[in-house]
Amino acid sequence: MGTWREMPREELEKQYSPSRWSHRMGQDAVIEAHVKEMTEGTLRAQATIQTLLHIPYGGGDGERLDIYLPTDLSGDFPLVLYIHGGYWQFLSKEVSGFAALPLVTQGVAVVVVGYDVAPKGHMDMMVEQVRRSVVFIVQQYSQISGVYLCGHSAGAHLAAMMLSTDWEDYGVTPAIKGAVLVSGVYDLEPITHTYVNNLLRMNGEVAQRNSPVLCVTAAKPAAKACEVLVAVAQHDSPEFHRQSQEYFQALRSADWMVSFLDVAGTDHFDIIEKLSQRDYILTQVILNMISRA
Ligand SMILES: N[C@@H](CC(=O)c1ccccc1NC=O)C(=O)O
Repeated sequence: MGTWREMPREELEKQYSPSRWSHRMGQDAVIEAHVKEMTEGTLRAQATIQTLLHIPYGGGDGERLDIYLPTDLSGDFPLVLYIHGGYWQFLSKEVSGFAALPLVTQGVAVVVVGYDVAPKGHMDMMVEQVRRSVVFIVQQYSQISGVYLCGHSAGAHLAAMMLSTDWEDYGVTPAIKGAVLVSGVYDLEPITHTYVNNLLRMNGEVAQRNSPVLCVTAAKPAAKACEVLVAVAQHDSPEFHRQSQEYFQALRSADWMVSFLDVAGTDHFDIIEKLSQRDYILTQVILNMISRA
């Protein structure tokens, strides 16, 4: 197969339609099941965990986050910041707390960040909002022993943008010690040639400055201690595999501590849904990253 530039639009749109690659269900069913699974998992988490919901990190309506707290807050604790997916136009923090339980029970605080999806939000704004949420939590909680980013799909893109943020511009030095990037998009240009851009309305310039693969910076000393995992689902499309591979290579060339995982037996949706399970490989990866740091 040639590169994405040589694909007819129809093929390119298929490559960027994750629901068309699931081996479990049809297109509409897999999305419906995804939303149901995440919603139920979030409700389960909220029923059992002590939470602080809808905390503003900025002045905008959409600039709020949910905090899932471990029971013992007497000492320092690690914090996982979860960034939801949905092609920068679907989903919300309200259905994105499903991963909290197995982490919180191990003493990890989980923050689920909300951001303004399109059409209200545009790409620069979403990236900026997530940055401000990071600034807010590190200023708010002095007991954080390390920040671990976890993002899915569009959320993995936003998490990756955090890795190339110069925090000096924000007056903080967040101790970002790990990042788990799941089924992400790291080069936005192909997206601008598909239906995904109907609501996003990115031009080439916006896509370029918000493409993590184009703004990988040589790892600074602090970042050398930051472990990154680029994970992709076995049943993600070839273009999603290429995106993950190329971003992984770019990080490695820039001296980041990065590994790559093709998660067997998963598709674009259950690769993240399973984070509600303690014995799932990605749950274990996050907990191992935290215990090694
Ligand atoms: N057209 C997209 C839709 C999609 O990606 C999506 C839709 C609803 C909720 C989440 C989605 N994607 C990933 O998180 C697809 O083919 O899957």
